[in-house]
Amino acid sequence: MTEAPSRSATGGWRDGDPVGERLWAGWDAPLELESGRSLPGARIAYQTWGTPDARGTNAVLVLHALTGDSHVTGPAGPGHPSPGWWEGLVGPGLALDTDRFFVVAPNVLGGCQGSTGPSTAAPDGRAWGSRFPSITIRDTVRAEEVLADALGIDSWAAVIGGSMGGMRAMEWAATFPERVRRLLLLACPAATTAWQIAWAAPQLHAIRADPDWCGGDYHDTGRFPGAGLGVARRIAHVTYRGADEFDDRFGRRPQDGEDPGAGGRFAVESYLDHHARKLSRRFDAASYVLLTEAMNGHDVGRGRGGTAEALRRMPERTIVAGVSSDHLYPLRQQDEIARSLPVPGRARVITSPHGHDGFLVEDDQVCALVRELLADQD
Ligand SMILES: CC(=O)SCCNC(=O)CCNC(=O)[C@H](O)C(C)(C)COP(=O)(O)OP(=O)(O)OC[C@H]1O[C@@H](n2cnc3c(N)ncnc32)[C@H](O)[C@@H]1OP(=O)(O)O
Ligand SMILES: N[C@@H](CCO)C(=O)O
Repeated sequence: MTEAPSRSATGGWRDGDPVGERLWAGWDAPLELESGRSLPGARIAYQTWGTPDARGTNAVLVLHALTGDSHVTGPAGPGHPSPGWWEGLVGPGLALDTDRFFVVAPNVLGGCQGSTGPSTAAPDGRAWGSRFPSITIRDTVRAEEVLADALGIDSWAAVIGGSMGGMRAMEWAATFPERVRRLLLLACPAATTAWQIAWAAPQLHAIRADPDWCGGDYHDTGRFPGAGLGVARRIAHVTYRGADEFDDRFGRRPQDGEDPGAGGRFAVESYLDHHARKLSRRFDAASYVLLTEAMNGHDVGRGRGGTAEALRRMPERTIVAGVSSDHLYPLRQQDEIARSLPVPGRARVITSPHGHDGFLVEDDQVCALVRELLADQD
């Protein structure tokens, strides 16, 4: 544990050792990637809550979405500038009851909150930047396998994730069926669709078109493509929320003190500006590009005889849920997943006006799903 990650002058994460509650597991051997390339000196930052039992059977793996991190719960502090992204879920007596379960949350490989990614230092001391190899969702799971081994966890009592975290959870169960006893998949597809890739395309273009992108090698220059990342976040955030929600919440209202007819903004534009600014302060643009491309490549059926065949490897105790107003990962995709699971009748709906982000916002409904998942004893 050393000093907190530092920020470049223009924002964005730089390399730094994990701090605060964050721990890390690294390994000496290079991490072999699906591409055939390897990553030397990789490490995974993670946080834990609760205590492992003597038999090593009570561990639950929680996997975050695209811009999330290992800080599932707890106040903001050194190393994690925001409060936890699933407050109310993890703790004594809560759905992920830390009197019963040992909860583990890693920061994804390629991320920027402690795990090795484009903003961390390569063996030559310079940031990886554009030299960071492409990764797949399967690579991120392979990295987390090493973490599980380091923690002495033979099998997870449950693996839980939403969006990109759901893709990772699905890959965990498909790659290591014997190591996942229960599974909760939230707001994710079996394979990323043309619609989802299409929404990602202008985001990737916006970041790469920013002059401060520098071909992906801005990290050691003091520059940061915050404008491009901000445009990407604006586009993404619209896909993450509900159309009716925006109309109800903002209507055609001008932002306070501004006149949209005279160069000012509508309130909804100001709201998107706010989220753009916030992400550019806390997230690395190259991680955003790398992980977006990994999500584009997600297909649990690749090399496994198709998605239906792969989904038959999921544990019997799998629950899959979508958000009623999600227009990015619509409910029919979770229904498709449910139809191929080994046990039928495991599809659930999170009822919410908040769109895809409903899996982050509707805590009570997510808690109910987690309780249902964990209700039975091993
Ligand atoms: C929370 C974190 O960042 S932790 C890191 C991990 N994060 C994640 O995994 C997800 C990243 N975050 C998100 O996706 C979203 O922020 C969510 C889903 C967590 C939050 O959703 P909600 O609680 O519904 O928040 P919502 O979208 O309404 O945004 C509220 C913010 O908009 C601001 N806002 C609302 N209206 C306006 C407006 N007209 N102009 C400017 N700002 C506005 C609010 O002041 C508030 O600011 P704050 O977040 O800085 O306090
Ligand atoms: N708002 C979430 C949604 C992605 O699924 C995030 O930023 O990670």
